Amino acid sequence: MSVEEARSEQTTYLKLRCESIPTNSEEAFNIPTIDISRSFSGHLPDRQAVAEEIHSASASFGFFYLASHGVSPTSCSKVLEQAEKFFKTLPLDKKELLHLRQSKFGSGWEPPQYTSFYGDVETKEAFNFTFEEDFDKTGGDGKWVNLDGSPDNGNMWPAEEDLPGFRGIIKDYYSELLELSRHLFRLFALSLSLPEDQFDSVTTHPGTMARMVYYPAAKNPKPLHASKDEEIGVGAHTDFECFTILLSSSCPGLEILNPHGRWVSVPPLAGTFVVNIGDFMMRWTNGLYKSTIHRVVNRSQEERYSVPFFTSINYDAIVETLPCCVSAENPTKYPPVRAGIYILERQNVTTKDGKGYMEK
Ligand SMILES: O=C(O)CCC(=O)C(=O)O
Ligand SMILES: [Fe+2]
Repeated sequence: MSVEEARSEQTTYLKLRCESIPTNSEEAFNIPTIDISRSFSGHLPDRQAVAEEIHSASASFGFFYLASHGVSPTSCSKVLEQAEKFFKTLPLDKKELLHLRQSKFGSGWEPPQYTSFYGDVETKEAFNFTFEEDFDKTGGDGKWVNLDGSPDNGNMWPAEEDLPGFRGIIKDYYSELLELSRHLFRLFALSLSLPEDQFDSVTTHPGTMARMVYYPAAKNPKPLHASKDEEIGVGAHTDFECFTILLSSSCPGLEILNPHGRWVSVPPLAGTFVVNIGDFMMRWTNGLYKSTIHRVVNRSQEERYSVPFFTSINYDAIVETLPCCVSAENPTKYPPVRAGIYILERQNVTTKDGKGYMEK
């Protein structure tokens, strides 16, 4: 597929998604907070009770706050602190050495205004990374592959003397999130009345990219619903993978499209993560779980930092509608896709020049 074709497919896809949102409902759109402490219980009904809440949030909003998730507040504050150090103290020439054009799959430093979803050139600056063997406390199965099936992770790290502890803190955070994501996969399985280990075999060497993101303070702050938003941090999009676990600093900016086609702010809630459904989960569930359109606009004079963790499955696995979500009256809406290839195609159309991350 050419870049133009892929881009037009993406635009059409998002447009259709926006148009298919019903506008006749007037119900409130306050995303729920799900406290998952009971999900760590050895008692199945406790885990099922949490899974039911996940089902209801995923089938309606596609977003929820995750409370009592077990990731330590210290890990969260340390990784945000490293993000600030990276973006604010690492000199430009050192960032250039990590420029993602040197990596086939978008790992490394992404300068501001490098990407564009849906035509908006984005103000964000990012540092992207993916799975490495020592990020997985279980040891994994040693079969990790990148998007195209090759074994190269493409990660690039600043020199230890430039940012002491940077990689180590990311490693610790990533390992904790990987553990949490496997726990959530089991709850998602229960939420669909499937065996808890349904997703275990496709999460033995999960692709899972993550990133640190910096959104500069607004130069010309506009309220939500201003007629035109020029300072788009990340343009309207859906996440490609299974579900995203988002940590952010206390500065708001995340906005989601509600059923009336209006943007609603999802401000950070201290001690929680924001979790949202991505396209793989939508495809597995034949559209039952909503991969909701969202974006980031920093409307404040504070700087925003965030660390999204794009929970995925093994990139060499196939994502195919789950049999429990199809019937004669509700045939599958989505053909099977290979996880890595699907992401590659979606990712390739997001750069400003349309050349994609793959272009050297
Ligand atoms: O930074 C955020 O708050 C969310 C970013 C996001 O939606 C993404 O990177 O996919
Ligand atoms: Fe996103």
